[in-house]
Amino acid sequence: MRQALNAHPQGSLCVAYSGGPDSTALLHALAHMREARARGLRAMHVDHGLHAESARWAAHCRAFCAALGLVCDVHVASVDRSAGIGLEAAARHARYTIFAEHLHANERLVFGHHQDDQTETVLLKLLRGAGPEGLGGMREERPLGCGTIWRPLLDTPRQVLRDYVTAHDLACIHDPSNDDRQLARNHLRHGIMPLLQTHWPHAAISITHSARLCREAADTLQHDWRAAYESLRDEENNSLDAKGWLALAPALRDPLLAHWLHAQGLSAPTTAQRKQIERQCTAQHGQMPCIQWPGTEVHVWKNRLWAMAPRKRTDWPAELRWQGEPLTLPDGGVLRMEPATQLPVTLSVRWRSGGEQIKPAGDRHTRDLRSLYQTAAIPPWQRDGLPLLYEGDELIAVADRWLSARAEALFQQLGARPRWQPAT
Ligand SMILES: Nc1ncnc2c1ncn2[C@@H]1O[C@H](COP(=O)(O)OP(=O)(O)OP(=O)(O)O)[C@@H](O)[C@H]1O
Repeated sequence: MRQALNAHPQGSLCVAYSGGPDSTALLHALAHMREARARGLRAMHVDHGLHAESARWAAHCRAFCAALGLVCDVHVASVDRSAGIGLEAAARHARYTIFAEHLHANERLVFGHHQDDQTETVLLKLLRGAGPEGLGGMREERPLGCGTIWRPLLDTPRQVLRDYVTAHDLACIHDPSNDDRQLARNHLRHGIMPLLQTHWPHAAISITHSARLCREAADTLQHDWRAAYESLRDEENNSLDAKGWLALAPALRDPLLAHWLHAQGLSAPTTAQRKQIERQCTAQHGQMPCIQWPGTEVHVWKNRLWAMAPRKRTDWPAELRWQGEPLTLPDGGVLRMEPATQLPVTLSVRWRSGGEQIKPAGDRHTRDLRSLYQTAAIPPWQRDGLPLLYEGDELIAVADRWLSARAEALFQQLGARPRWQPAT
């Protein structure tokens, strides 16, 4: 373990310290290495506040560090339980957000992930149909915030760390969620891995070796998909050429998509969702549903891929009353009169629910909103957010784009017109 911890001599160190046995062994070993202390060593603990004991755990971490003469910074995370990604993933997301915010410049955040964690990660990825990047498992190093994540123990078996804890009689936290067999990782750890290792005693070594090869393959492929990314992406609106993307080999297509989404702060799709996107790229015209998963939606529109965070419509009010004042709409768009003026009537602002029609001034026909939107090439994800202006039960204007004869007369008389600024 000492040798692994000596590998990267630059930068001060901050141990990601959960208080569990692995990060306890890591922290203790580093605290007893003169070289590590000379570089600067501290610990950071994230209190997720999810467990009745979590404040006591944080206190334990502080006390353990104090006994070693180290500072332990404790940060309380706010875990978004409504994100729809599961509690474990939401806690992980909150934890890494905190790490990124609080890591110092050029500091190395050292994790206690070991060979058995890596094996589990790779097997879980395999079971989800991952490609070379995913099958490569955790990377030993990657940038985070203004520092670097460092996992020096990926080739160290768990048992070495547990033996270290026992030999030094170190006090550790036992997190009961690690015993919950309902969680896939725990089932793998406690049920499948022991079985696998009775037949293949070197399974962890072989699997982590394969993972290393996959990481190298993924690095080689990265050169190609990055070049493709530059040529397929429209820098201005961040969309991707759908046909060009689909024509790529899957080994380039998948990481390119994941990178494109990640760069926009969005989450990656499962294999099934990615296949849906591929099908959508070749689908003929028509009303195509978007592909959605927690935190992200992808549209195929005008031969391009577009991605965004979903807008929650469920909590929108049925209507808003409007008399011309600047009105912030539930999706963040704004409706106002230009120049600013008060309307002589109160209009109600609603959103489409399907089947609406309007007869635009100067048009001989009544039009369906659906066909108006299609002809005017309004992006599908903006359509639900277009404010519809009603006088009583009569639809007199669609945002600032289509006005009925009644609306034209009303606004002409005022010398002002509505202006709609879509949400960004
Ligand atoms: N709440 C936390 N605060 C700081 N670091 C954490 C926290 N949870 C996990 N980590 C870091 O991530 C690594 C892996 O996390 P994982 O959830 O697999 O481990 P754990 O069961 O919490 O504890 P350990 O790995 O320390 O025995 C830990 O070794 C530790 O470095």
